[in-house]
Amino acid sequence: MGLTEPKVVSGPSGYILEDVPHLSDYIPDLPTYHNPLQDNPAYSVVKQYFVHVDDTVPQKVVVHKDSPRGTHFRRAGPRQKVYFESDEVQAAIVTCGGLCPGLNTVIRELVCGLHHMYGVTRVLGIEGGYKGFYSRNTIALTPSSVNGIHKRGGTILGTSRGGHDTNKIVDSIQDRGINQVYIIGGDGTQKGASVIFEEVRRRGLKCSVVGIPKTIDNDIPIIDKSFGFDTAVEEAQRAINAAHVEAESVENGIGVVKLMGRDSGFIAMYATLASRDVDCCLIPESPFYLEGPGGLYEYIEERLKENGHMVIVIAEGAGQELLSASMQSDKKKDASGNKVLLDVGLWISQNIKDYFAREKTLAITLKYIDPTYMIRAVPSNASDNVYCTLLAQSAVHGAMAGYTGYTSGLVNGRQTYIPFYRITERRNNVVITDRMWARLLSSTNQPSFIDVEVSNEDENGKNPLDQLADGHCLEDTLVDENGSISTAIAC
Ligand SMILES: Nc1ncnc2c1ncn2[C@@H]1O[C@H](COP(=O)(O)OP(=O)(O)OP(=O)(O)O)[C@@H](O)[C@H]1O
Ligand SMILES: O=P(O)(O)OC[C@H]1O[C@](O)(CO)[C@@H](O)[C@@H]1O
Ligand SMILES: [Mg+2]
Repeated sequence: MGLTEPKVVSGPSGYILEDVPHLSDYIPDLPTYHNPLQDNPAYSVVKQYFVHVDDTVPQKVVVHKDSPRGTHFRRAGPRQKVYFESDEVQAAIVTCGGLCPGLNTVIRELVCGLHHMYGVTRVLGIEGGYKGFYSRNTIALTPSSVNGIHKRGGTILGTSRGGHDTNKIVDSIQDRGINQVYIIGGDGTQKGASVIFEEVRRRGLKCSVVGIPKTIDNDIPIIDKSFGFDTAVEEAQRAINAAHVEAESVENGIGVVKLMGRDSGFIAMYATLASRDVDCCLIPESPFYLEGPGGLYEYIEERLKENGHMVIVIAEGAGQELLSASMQSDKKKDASGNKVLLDVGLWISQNIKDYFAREKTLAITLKYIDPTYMIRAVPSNASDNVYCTLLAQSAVHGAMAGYTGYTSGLVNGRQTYIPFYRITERRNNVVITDRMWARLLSSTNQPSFIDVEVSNEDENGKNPLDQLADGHCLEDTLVDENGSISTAIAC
């Protein structure tokens, strides 16, 4: 059996539905059941509570009068008919990859959603990420055991990188009789979920494989934003405030703050836009240089002469090419195959200090703040908690309705089911030729560094200005006119 073919349905005026797989695609004659929510007083009174079979959500909301209707995703939510009886369900939940605010909230809401909405009592927590399926114990999760966990950072299940052995994982799913598996994690995790789904399907198992996107880097495409992102941006404000206070309290003070963002600079960009105290934001997508006209040193000097202090925010993945050139280091990888980054915060701080010591143009005082792990280890804020609840409930409705091989995600403010291949095909990046980055440049007044570096290619031989030519990000540009981060921030 080959890989699952994308289920693409087209309609009039260029309408396209990129649908998700269903258990009935490969298991014939599956029985259906009355949705128990129809008897639940909380839901049965709500008119049109059940999602219409034809409800879909457009990927692109900014259109021209003659443009085709474009790609749509299946709208998430409860269906009239379900493919599982309550006492038949054996669900499992696993968290993989790095931490992110809201992981415990999603776990809690999956357990409570299954229990309270569908009467499902058997939910297993897989400990320690993917490898936990075959090397660790499981824990029984109940509404009472998960009751207060949303107030805690981290994940009560533990997490890990690496250790994705598809056969062993699916053997474990089969041996334990798991028929709904909820996999919470970032881009790597969703790729892992996709291969688990393919193997489950190849074996003909009645098991829904559901991904829930998690990443504070916000590097998962299609979705408006990842849960925990708002919390991380909010937490980053504390570090930026501290850097600003330190910098403005001394003569020629410079505060440097390093934030997470391996390949995507969204946290740094939004933290900068939110703060208004930042004079320069450096992200992986926008190469910069230090020396000479239009370079960082020149800008710092100008800013200090003008203001007497400045704050620099740098994403951990920024300037890595400059560091590796100066440090001649080996390119190390973590257990999942992600490149291990050199500490750009320390490096840039030292370089700025050395420059001013050498040039003697100004006597500076520089303070470096590295809140890296603090912004992701905190519990989720109120809006992320609500977001996590909707994501988890949508995931449960989809699995109960027999859908599988999908990531549950917010698209243009609506909960949807997105096929894995759309989630895993590329990474979401800040588009430096887009309006959001222009807004940032005009708020900080920093140099764009583009003119001189226009010919710089990254390690994949790509030029940052080619982002638009790739077409991906243009298609996904969904930021509204107010720049609200509660709406689409894909590019
Ligand atoms: N291509 C892949 N195929 C199968 N499994 C994968 C793949 N890429 C990553 N994984 C598995 O997914 C899990 C998480 O991956 P990774 O460490 O890259 O974190 P992530 O999910 O991308 O989250 P984040 O980057 O936000 O921390 C790991 O257990 C890893 O082995
Ligand atoms: O040190 P760890 O746990 O590998 O995580 C670091 C990485 O995880 C992330 O937070 C993504 O989850 C990146 O921003 C960061 O590079
Ligand atoms: Mg990742």
